[in-house]
Amino acid sequence: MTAAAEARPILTVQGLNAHIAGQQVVENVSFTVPATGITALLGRNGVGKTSTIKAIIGLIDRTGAVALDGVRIEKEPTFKIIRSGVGYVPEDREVFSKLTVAENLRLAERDAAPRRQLVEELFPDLLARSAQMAGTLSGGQQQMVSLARALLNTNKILLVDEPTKGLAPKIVAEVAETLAEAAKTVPILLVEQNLLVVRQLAAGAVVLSGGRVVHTGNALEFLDDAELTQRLLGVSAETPAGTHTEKTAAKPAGKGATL
Ligand SMILES: Nc1ncnc2c1ncn2[C@@H]1O[C@H](COP(=O)(O)OP(=O)(O)OP(=O)(O)O)[C@@H](O)[C@H]1O
Repeated sequence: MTAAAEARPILTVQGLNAHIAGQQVVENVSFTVPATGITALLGRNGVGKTSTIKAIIGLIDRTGAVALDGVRIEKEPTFKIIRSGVGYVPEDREVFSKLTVAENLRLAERDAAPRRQLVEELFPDLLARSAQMAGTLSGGQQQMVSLARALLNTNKILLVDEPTKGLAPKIVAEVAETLAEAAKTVPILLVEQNLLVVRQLAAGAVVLSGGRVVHTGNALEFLDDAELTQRLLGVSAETPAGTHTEKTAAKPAGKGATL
């Protein structure tokens, strides 16, 4: 890949607006997602993170421009956006509960040569549970099914919405580890409330408040700014011993911008 191709964002969102039930939930949102690594989409509860993801793929009506790898997609229906290489891992996992793990995965296969080997390597537990009904899996296992479905196909980007929500700490760590592995093969826009996970994974951060972008920049620099995280997220990010040596995120790349 040339330096120019590397520098080009894989996703560009420009002036995105969306309304739900008469309320503007996404307001003139603009940001870019680089073609490598994990970019975190952050903000307090109800600020419009999920709505932004849904607006990007057309699950809710929106105006504005969205470009995937330089190609405008905002006029396309959701199924075409997904087919063009946007993997979506929704907040509520949405597995087919009455189908087996294997059937859930088979239904998700879109490519002529789905990446079954990658999925088997990343999710050995799912392989062992291939005959189990997905509805009887634990929350963490269902999350793995949801991630595995998106990873079966070759995507240009994954949109992953709160993958660690409601999971026990050990399972949160497993999901984070899986996301780190997945990010070696595909860039990820990650909605995540667990700031330790963000610290571990994310290179860049986009912060929303009241449906608007209020900060963009390097994720670690943002998390290290206690005053800023307190103001924009209502919490100060914890910094456990060792985090800085364990992190897989990229090095800081320039100053962030806060509104
Ligand atoms: N179906 C809906 N009907 C009415 N209001 C909705 C609906 N879906 C979302 N909203 C509202 O839109 C706003 C943005 O919600 P959204 O789910 O995008 O926020 P979020 O940042 O993802 O929140 P959380 O972190 O709690 O998941 C909130 O005020 C929410 O109450």
